[in-house]
Amino acid sequence: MALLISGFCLLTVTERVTKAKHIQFLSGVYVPVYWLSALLWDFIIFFITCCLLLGVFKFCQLDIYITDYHFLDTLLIFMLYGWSAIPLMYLLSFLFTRSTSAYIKLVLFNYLSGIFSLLIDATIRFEVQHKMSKATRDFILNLLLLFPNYNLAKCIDDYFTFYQIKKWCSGNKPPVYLNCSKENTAKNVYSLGEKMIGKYMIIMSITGFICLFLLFFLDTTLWKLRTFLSQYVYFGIYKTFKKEKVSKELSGESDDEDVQNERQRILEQPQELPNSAVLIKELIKIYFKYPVILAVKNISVIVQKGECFGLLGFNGAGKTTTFKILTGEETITSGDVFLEQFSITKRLQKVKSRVGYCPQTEALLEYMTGREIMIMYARLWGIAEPQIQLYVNRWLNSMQLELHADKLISTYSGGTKRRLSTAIALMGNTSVILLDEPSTGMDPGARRLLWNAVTWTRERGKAVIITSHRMEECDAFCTRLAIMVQGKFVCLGSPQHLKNKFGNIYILKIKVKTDTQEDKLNDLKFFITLTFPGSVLKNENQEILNYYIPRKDNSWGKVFGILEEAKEQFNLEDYAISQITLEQVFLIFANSENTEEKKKK
Ligand SMILES: Nc1ncnc2c1ncn2[C@@H]1O[C@H](COP(=O)(O)OP(=O)(O)OP(=O)(O)O)[C@@H](O)[C@H]1O
Repeated sequence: MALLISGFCLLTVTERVTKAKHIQFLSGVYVPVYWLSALLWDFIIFFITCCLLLGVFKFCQLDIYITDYHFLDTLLIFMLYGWSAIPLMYLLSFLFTRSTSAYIKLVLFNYLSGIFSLLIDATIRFEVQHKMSKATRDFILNLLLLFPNYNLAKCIDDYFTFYQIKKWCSGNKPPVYLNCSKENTAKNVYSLGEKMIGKYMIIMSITGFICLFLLFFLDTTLWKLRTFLSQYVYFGIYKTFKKEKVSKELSGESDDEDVQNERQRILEQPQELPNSAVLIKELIKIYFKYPVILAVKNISVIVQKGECFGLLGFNGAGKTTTFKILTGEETITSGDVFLEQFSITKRLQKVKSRVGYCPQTEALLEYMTGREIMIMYARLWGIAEPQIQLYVNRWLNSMQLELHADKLISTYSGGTKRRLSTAIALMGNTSVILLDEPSTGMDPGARRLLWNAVTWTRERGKAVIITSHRMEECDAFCTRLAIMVQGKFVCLGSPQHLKNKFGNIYILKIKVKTDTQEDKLNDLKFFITLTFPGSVLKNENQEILNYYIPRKDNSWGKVFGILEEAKEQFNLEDYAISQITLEQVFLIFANSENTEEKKKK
């Protein structure tokens, strides 16, 4: 029983840790539906196993549990045990982050709690009965009722004893030490008296309800409780003791004009901005651990319908935390987020059902095939049954997953899993799509498919928010983007706007002919430095020189003209002048972040 019952924690741990459970909640699954459907399925498995066990009882001639319809009683005992123990396993599974260690530890828990509770029971009843007060004895015995394994063992034991006594008493020569009075043998085994099983069965029934209630509580009300604690208790204390840090780092003021304008626009307007899909208003997220981490430092932004918003930043900038808040996985410390005018702090369920989410790690159920999981999500999104095949095929096709559709997900490569996760995020009937580094591990072909799918989704009026470390990707399909540094937005605008704003330099690439003498090369370098004051030689390799040239006082025409003349003079094979790339804008902030870090140290 310990081996069987502990096995029911395996899926719940895996689905919670991989976030598959979270994605199911986002796809519209209600918390009670999730747990009750899991319980129903596990209960069916448990029922079948118990029927087999009854077969074993029969084979081993344990007739008391089988004959005269007693197998129904035995089955009822087993079922009540399943009703109490399976939800308890679900509840305990929250303590673990790995399914295998959860299984091993819960097997030990079930095994030992069964054995030791019986030993304690026997010791108290027979050995030390007279050495302790009745109140203490009752207290310990009542405490043992918390363990379903103890209740099961007691039911099985007392049931056997009751009918064995009945059997002996109805025989010709009952043993003299037995109390075979009518009063004793005519009792109902389900009554609440001593040596009867009624009490244990009632406790098992109640345990099941309590565990289910706690499960629903953990997945619903606990979030509200954590939000309350975070917003009013921890943050309140933090503000009292770190006034200066809060006013300096969490004020939301920005040196950047665009970031400041966006914030001002949001603060001045009513919450219900008509066309906005996502409205992030003065969002602060602090992880109250040791040391305290200010992950998101008062950011405000609006993402409109039909917009693809890129959230860029270095590792640890706070992008994933922002996504987790948008999907209701993490609580808000201060501020609010509105999805289609529904506040996440007040209407979490409404918000959740509007988000398609591709998390940073794969939230896939690996024991299913790609097609099966997509059919499952299509059903969860409420696609009509006759259209499901067509719908799923279309999304499989959009990410070119047809070849892998009928293979187990556990056999997929990293890039294929990523494609499947993205397809799942995009396929729902949502208004906001959050893609956390969707192209990680994808080959160039798959990346192009992703871009097409995202563009198509955006054009259908959905808002897409994407994080990526690939600048060319964001440049290609983000309508607007923000760069996040240490939890704050440092710039905001369309890719072109940012390149214009921060690109006060040209990139000049010069390739000299292979037979160019050293002296000639030095002359060229001297010429560039003299002609374009403030130019910087960024790097030089294999006859290629890379320069940053200030835009001030240097128009495109002027630079081209000078280089055309220099081509002959300095034996140049070729040259190219380009505008700064998004990646270089990003690196400007990387340098400023490093400088700030050094200053702090
Ligand atoms: N559960 C957590 N508990 C404590 N700190 C956390 C937790 N999750 C994230 N952090 C911290 O919050 C900060 C922001 O992390 P986050 O994962 O949001 O960054 P990111 O921008 O998504 O980084 P990456 O590009 O590496 O994914 C980091 O300093 C991180 O250490």
